Amino acid sequence: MMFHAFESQAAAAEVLARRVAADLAAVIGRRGHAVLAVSGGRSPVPFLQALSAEVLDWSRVSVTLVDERVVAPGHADSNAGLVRDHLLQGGAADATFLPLVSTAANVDSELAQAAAQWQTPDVVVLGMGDDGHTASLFPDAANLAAGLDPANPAALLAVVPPEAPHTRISMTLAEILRSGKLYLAIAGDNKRRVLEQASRTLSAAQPVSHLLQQTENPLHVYWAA
Ligand SMILES: O=C(O)[C@H](O)[C@@H](O)[C@H](O)[C@H](O)COP(=O)(O)O
Repeated sequence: MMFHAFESQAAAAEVLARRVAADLAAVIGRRGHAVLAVSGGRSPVPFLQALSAEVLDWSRVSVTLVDERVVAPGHADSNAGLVRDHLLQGGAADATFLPLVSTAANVDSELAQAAAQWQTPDVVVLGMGDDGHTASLFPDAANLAAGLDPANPAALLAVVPPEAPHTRISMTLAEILRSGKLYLAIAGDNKRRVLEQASRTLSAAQPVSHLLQQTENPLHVYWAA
């Protein structure tokens, strides 16, 4: 794990956006098309805005989500709404968005549909909750073992978080590790403490520990004070 510290969320967002845009440009140069997966929640807004301002051939980029709440697209908690409002603006509006949820009527059919159109991302930007979840791999979720199984062939799974609202569709840890470049963007002293603990102790009580302690795909942590 490589740790990068910044004085402010704005500074971290700028540097991470430049890094991610460079990664995407390199993949486009090699393969003609790149896939980016971003997280939802509250923290990613400055990063998404900074990324949307990056000069890139966005028509060659597909954007998807690390995880999504199973809610109708117009719902205030929809991560798709966050991406549409803050990333798919200006030049970045030329990107193709691949949502994980369409109508939210039925979780199983949403999962099947999302899995059918899924493309393994070239760049993944993760977040982390104060409870040590990453993506929607929540502590105490009934199927957490499948979510954390590094040999799970499935890219996505449905998760019912014991405490947080909404059923989710989430990337599995296995698919995160099969992806290209990995970033974890977090802010504040509390998340730094959670990160430090999870870096020391491997535990299902802090699912992010499995991401931090793996050696398969190097993880870059961007932390802002
Ligand atoms: O949809 C989600 O809930 C996220 O993708 C989730 O995994 C997020 O990254 C963390 O919960 C941190 O969320 P905050 O940025 O709101 O603290």
